[in-house]
Amino acid sequence: MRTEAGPPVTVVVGAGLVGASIGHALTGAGWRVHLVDAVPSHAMVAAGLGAGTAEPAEPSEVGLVVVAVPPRTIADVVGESLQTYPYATVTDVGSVKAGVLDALWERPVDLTRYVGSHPMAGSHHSGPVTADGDLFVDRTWVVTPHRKSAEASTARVVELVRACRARLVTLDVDDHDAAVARVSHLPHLVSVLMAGHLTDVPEEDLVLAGQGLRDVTRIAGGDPGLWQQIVRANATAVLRELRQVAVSLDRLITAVETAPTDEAPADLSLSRELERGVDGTRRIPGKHGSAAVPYEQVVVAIPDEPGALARLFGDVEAAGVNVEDIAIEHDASRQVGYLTLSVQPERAEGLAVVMRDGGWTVV
Ligand SMILES: NC(=O)c1ccc[n+]([C@@H]2O[C@H](COP(=O)([O-])OP(=O)(O)OC[C@H]3O[C@@H](n4cnc5c(N)ncnc54)[C@H](O)[C@@H]3O)[C@@H](O)[C@H]2O)c1
Ligand SMILES: O=C(O)C(=O)C[C@]1(C(=O)O)C=C[C@@H](O)C=C1
Repeated sequence: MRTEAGPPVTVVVGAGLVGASIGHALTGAGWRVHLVDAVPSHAMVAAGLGAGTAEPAEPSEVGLVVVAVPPRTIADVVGESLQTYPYATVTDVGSVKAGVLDALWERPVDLTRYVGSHPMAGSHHSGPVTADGDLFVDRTWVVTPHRKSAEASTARVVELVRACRARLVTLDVDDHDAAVARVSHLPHLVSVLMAGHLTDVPEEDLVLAGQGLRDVTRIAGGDPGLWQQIVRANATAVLRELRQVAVSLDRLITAVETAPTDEAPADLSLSRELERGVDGTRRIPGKHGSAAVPYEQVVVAIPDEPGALARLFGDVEAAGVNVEDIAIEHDASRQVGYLTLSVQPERAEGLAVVMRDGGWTVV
């Protein structure tokens, strides 16, 4: 039986993007991590990159098992892990929580040691090669204890969240699933709709694509096999959101139809729809989980020549302004790019003046 103090010996089952990222984060924090995968080369690649060891753990020493496999196999792997590792707390990182718990409830396993969880961080890539130990830093990680979870098991999963430097949120499984339908699964499907629309767009039009299109379609590049399982598992909540979007789309169509005549009633006007969009973006929490801050953007043209970016950042630093976010866009038809610097509103004008004085073109 596991008795030693300090971080628990941890087994990560599923050494893909999320599992290997957890392996890197925990190894970096000094934890002992064993990686297991149905495809042994995934565990070996993750281990080779520093996410832990691919050597098997001694089951009686294991204090925590993190199940990071595709959604449809989670309940089976959690059930097996509860049996294989008799003293371990078992958590999973699946994107949908209620179905897993329902399936486990029917099995003869010790559910006091199971506490679900879900890091709200990932990417459109998969597999161990794209893993990143900093993936969870300052990102939300939801922990979903149920009525049989032992307090010690929940505490152990909280320890995992803290070691990955994520922000803890505790929720009931159904509340979690309703929330992620709104903030993760619906956005994914809307991005898919937009990207899918591009399959009919002529290539000569696509040459004009700027950062805007890339921004709204990035997540659509995620693994369709994984997303099919996620949407299936949360279909009821996702359908509720999709139906509301269908109503909003009809309202937008009316707003655009009537925009040229300016005859739309105020509550159906295009400006009202566009304002709603701005309001929505402002509601997304900002960096470090704080309330969203409406930054102001200073856009500077950068000539496409060696050292230009370094010089520009040097001038920004000399201006003593803290840059909250940056984005770079290239103009494919001219040898120039645009750097958007997001800063606190009260610093924007001063920064623009300093940059102009330094010879930069502020757009
Ligand atoms: N991708 C994201 O952005 C993201 C974010 C948060 C949570 N999640 C959840 O994390 C889980 C893993 O997603 P991912 O993106 O890391 O996928 P991934 O495809 O990168 O990795 C999954 C790994 O699990 C392995 N695997 C499959 N079945 C297994 C089994 N029965 N036993 C052991 N290993 C098995 C695969 O070989 C693969 O290496 C999913 O449940 C997903 O819902 C994903
Ligand atoms: O950043 C991305 O690429 C993601 O889609 C990550 C994202 C999300 O919606 O935020 C996707 C699904 C996971 O369940 C958790 C995180």
